[in-house]
Amino acid sequence: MKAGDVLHYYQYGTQTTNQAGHLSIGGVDTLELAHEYGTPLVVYDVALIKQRIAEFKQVFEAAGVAYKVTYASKAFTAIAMYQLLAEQGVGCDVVSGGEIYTAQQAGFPLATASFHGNNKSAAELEYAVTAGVGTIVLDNFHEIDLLNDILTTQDKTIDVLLRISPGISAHTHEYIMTGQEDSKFGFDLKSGQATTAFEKVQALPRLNLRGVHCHIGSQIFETKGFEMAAEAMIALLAQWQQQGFTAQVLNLGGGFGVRYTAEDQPLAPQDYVRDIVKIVKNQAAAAQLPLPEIWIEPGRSMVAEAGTSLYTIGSRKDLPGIRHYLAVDGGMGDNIRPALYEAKYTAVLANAPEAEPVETVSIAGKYCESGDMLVWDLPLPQSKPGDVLAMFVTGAYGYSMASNYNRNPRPAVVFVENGQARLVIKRETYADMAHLDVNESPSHL
Ligand SMILES: Cc1ncc(COP(=O)(O)O)c(C=O)c1O
Ligand SMILES: N[C@@H](CCCC[NH3+])C(=O)O
Repeated sequence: MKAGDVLHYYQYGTQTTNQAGHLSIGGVDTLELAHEYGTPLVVYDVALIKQRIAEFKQVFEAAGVAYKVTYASKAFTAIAMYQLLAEQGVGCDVVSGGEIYTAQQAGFPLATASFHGNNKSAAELEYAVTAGVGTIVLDNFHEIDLLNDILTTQDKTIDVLLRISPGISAHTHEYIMTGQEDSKFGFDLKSGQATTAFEKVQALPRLNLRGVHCHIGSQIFETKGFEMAAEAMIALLAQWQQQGFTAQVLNLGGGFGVRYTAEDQPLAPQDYVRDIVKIVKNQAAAAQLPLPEIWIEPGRSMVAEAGTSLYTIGSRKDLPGIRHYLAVDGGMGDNIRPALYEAKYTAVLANAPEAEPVETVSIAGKYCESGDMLVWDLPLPQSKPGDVLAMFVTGAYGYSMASNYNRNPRPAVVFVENGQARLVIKRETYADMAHLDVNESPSHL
């Protein structure tokens, strides 16, 4: 990236430069946040999350179709996040007992949640049924039997969707594609697994089949993939209608791309949805199918741009003619995406977000891996140890994929809105990290 290519930060939500010349988010000075809560710190712009939710809903409302917006918890979750979702009237998708537990602790209405996963355990399914999760998205034959046994024992019924793998290769990183034929997720369409699953579920009265789900991948920039997926799903539902089944729900997943750097050219989040609604309406009409409820499951597009990570700059290594490394107090432990997907980000100095860059530096993390780099070739003004670096668009799959590698604590997380900051996840302590260790000193020590 060249100096002129730096994305201007105020393109995201409430970010602005305040009177002190510092980066402010949600009306709160980021230097004050770093001072009060320490770094690394993940800051969420709550107004931007609310705006995204409102935009998604508005598209459906304007189209006059039945819908459900469910947030993919895996992008970022915490008790406060589930509470925000509940307050904003959106559902969620959960993929583990841990996510169900957190939602439950938050008082989230689990009836609006869908449970996903390619290998849900019997214990997790039992927990979901007992806790009142509304919909189970069935992924494989093994799970159909497990769930049916649990429902029989508890004498219950539950709504289910069938996750279909539509055989579509979305244009994104290979590791985050999910809809292609060779995928671990869902019932394969081409080989007929989907219809075999449909027939099996129809024969089990405790499983109330409401429709189908598919998710073609993540960080997708065009609507063609969604169009192909919708076409495949409608064709399947039309076939099942011949067998006497009318689908009530068509869940087309998430995957709407966001702009991490100037290289990314996504649509506006609501434009993906507008296209999806149009496509589904047209195709359902063409197939003479009653229009099912359209469900979407955005994760990244709901929270990525709302998140900014603050780091403190520490050491520097200059290799003349090769590279200038600037190291910060976080890295792959709080954001694995650059190391895992070669994901690109941009950043500014929080104390001088609009200052002209004077050099190109590479931002290194503090973990014992050469691949622990956060940003390569970032144009930056002159900085010094102790300065705060603000890295943008870290709200999705950053904290949620965080680890304790090297026994570094995971960062704290704050929500900011209307000039107020609220701690929503405490910084992990050394003791937190050691508390699961069994400390039985052997007698010979
Ligand atoms: C089943 C399912 N739904 C929704 C999502 C959310 O995707 P994204 O964060 O790209 O919107 C994912 C993750 O890719 C997923 O696997
Ligand atoms: N974790 C991935 C996306 C995978 C989404 C889960 N299906 C990312 O950071 O981009």
